[in-house]
Amino acid sequence: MLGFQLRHFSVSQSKLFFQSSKTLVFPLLSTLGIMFTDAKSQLRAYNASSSEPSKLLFRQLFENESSTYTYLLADVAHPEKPALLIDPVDRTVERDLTLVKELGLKLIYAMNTHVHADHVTGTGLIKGKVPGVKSIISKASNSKADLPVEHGDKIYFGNLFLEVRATPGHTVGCLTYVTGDGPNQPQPRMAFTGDALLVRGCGRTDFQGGSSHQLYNSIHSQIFTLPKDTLVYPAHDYKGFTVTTVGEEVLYNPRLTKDEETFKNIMENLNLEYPKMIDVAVPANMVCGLQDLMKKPSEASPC
Ligand SMILES: N[C@@H](CCC(=O)N[C@@H](CSS)C(=O)NCC(=O)O)C(=O)O
Repeated sequence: MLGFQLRHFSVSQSKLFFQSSKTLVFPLLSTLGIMFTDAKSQLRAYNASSSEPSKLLFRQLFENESSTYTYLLADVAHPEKPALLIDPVDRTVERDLTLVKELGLKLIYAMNTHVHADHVTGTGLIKGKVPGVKSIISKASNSKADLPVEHGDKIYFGNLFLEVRATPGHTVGCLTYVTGDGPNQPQPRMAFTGDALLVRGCGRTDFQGGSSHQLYNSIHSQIFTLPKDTLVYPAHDYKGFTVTTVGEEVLYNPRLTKDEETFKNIMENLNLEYPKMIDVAVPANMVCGLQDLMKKPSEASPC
């Protein structure tokens, strides 16, 4: 009965519903295991009210072999401490889930900025180990996920949210996730740029539908327009950096401070070797992890 009512709520109606009776509704919904039926409602499932206090817990985690950063974010002021992981790696899933457990968080999303070519995502493994976790990736990536998102979507975890920005160029479906703009959202803002913008660098553009024209424009229009103090957290670093700011990259990025023609020329002459794992990683990540590739299509989970 309640499920029937929820299916017929519009997004704005469901937000009102949560705002007016959240203290009753959250425990009741979890107890009943009510599932939200459309993706937009699911992205708002943990949204209570923007006037409620929020407190960001943030961790930057590193995976050595692929030099990948995974990010853990949670709203620890919310009674359920809803949390999400950005760009988890298969090899470090145990470490990440142990941390989630030790901190008393409720992991709700395992999300990727794009289909990675250098490592296998941890998303599929996480879904197998933590029931209820939903996977997120861009619709434009054409890969499997519970919640395919697109530019302009908002991903709520408690009273915090991430804004979805399309930043294609390294791959066709690359996204940057940016912390919300508004009351109770972290200041300065934080941008999780995946392989679009790296510290004093950027993602390569020579495979997976890459385009230096698109990457140049994505970074200038979607990242460099953020406030100068926005913290930039990339998916990789190969030089020992951990974080930068939009202001720093606008001034000092050796590739993006150039005009587009010079940028294209730089990108065409990077002469990087193909990632060692590309032939394994890309097909696996299209179905959110290696384990699903090994199953018959009829057994694979919607990841
Ligand atoms: N050597 C590594 C791959 C290194 C690499 O190509 N990194 C990518 C991001 S992962 S696809 C990249 O865009 N690098 C840009 C740069 O300027 O370094 C491996 O074999 O995995």
